[in-house]
Amino acid sequence: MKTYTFEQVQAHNKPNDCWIVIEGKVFDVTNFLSEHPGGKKVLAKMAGKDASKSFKMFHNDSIMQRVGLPMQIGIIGAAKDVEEKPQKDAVLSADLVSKPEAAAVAPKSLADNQVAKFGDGIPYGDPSWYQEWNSPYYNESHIKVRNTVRAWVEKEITPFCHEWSEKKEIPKSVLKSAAKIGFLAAVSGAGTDPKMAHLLPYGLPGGVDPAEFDIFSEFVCMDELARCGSGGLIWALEGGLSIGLPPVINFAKDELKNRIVPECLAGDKVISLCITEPSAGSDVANLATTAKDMGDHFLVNGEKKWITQGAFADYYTVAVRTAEDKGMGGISLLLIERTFPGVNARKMDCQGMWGSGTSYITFDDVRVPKTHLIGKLNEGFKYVMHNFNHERLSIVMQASRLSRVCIEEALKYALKRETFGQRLVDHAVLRNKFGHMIRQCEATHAWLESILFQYKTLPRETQATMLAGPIALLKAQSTQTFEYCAREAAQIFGGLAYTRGGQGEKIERLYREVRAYAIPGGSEEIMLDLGVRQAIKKCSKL
Ligand code: HEM
Repeated sequence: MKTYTFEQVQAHNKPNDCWIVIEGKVFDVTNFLSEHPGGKKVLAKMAGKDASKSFKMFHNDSIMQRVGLPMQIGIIGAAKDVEEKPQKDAVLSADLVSKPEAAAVAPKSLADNQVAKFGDGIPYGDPSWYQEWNSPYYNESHIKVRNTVRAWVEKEITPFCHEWSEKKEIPKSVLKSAAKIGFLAAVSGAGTDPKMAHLLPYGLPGGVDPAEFDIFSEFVCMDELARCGSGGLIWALEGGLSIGLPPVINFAKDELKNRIVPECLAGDKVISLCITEPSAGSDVANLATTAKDMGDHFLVNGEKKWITQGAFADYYTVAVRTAEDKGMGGISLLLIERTFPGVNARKMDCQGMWGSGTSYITFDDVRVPKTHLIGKLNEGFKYVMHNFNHERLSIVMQASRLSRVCIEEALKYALKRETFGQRLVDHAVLRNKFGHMIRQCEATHAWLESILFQYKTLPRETQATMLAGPIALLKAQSTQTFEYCAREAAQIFGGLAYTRGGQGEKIERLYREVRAYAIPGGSEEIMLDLGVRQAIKKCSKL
């Protein structure tokens, strides 16, 4: 890129020839002046000057990525030429920010007290092991995964989340890019199962060997994606996949599995899980969709509601009633293809999670071949339960990072915004808000890591009984923390979090997306009750 001195930039100081400098980068904004959403004059006033401070004051990071960088024509050659001093909040200064390249010098082990800094350096804005804390859970392979996913999210996801969310549609190409970096495989349950390695079309993030890829690697992937601050985007990529595909992976016959799994992990096809019905939500055992045995096929009739990714899914993993007995006994799982006559999906209009394709699906006399039965007849309830812990952990991973996003965004803003002659962070009442957000977020994260370690190390058979209760309680903990953080961050941003887009973009959206975490996968009420009932069961054995 071309290098300019500051004096050269200063010569372009008129509305019909307008250059500005932001963080050492030179921009020609002449043709952008009349399009600038903040107004022509405000930008023209900065012609020929360093506008770093004012730019930071009015924009979020993604505007630079999406709108600013295409207008960049060069860089400033010598730092002494830059007129405006960096802000006093040095923690945000570009020089101090360790970017993904820092990972190249990352140490082999995270326990040897030389952990390299990573990220924007906002305290509590990233997990502690990114900021020089030692950790027993992570190693070099997790660093590789983290760096790959962060670079992808920063470049290809975050800058566009607002646009996609408003359109209520994520381009298909994003699914493909998620597949290509190995993200879809990582969060589908196939990534952590070395037996599935031969079905992964693009390997795993960072080129990590399947033998090394563990539940912490999956956590890092999910955590990094959630940093984009859009639940709708997350679910548009994995909301159906991470719950619809595991039954196929774990219980379907090879013929079905070998066809469906690679297609879904390649981002060529989409799969959804259809359990919830208009009258049966958390109450899975009472579902009413029927599959009548017709000899060589099943005849399926019924309705499913709030089906994530359902609007654009090609496959549905559907819980149906195959036997008369009420309750959990007569439930089976069928793989139903979108092309089967009688399948219909209608997009639902929801409070948040836009673009994730939440749908109402109807099955009217759908003929489903017997080859599409997943596992054994009438054992579907067991298969559904099999993935519940994993599903809830995935929700916790997301809610945990989304709480952190609220802290990161609010702290960045509070460091620059001044009221009554002081930065927001200099007001004790706002520091108190940060204190409460941080303590809940860090507690949730630490509990999650502790449970993930059990998930990784306990035998699979004991996991269900030992971890179901704690995971349920943790889910409620994480969503209440998320709700708290979204509210407090919105208060800190004030009007900016009341309008869509702009600096409060992530916070405004997250505030609307909280319910999508607090209700599905087991509502807070059911989770708290389950956790305590499981604990009491243990008391009765004493
Ligand atoms: C490369 C340079 C710039 C680009 C690409 C850019 C782009 C944008 C965009 C896309 C918006 C609307 C999004 C939003 O609501 O946040 C905006 C708003 C705004 N911009 Fe810029 N801008 C640039 C430079 C500047 C500079 C140097 C100033 C001030 C001197 C400025 C002042 C503003 C203001 C005051 C708003 C309205 C913010 C609000 O609604 O609260 N911009 N800009």
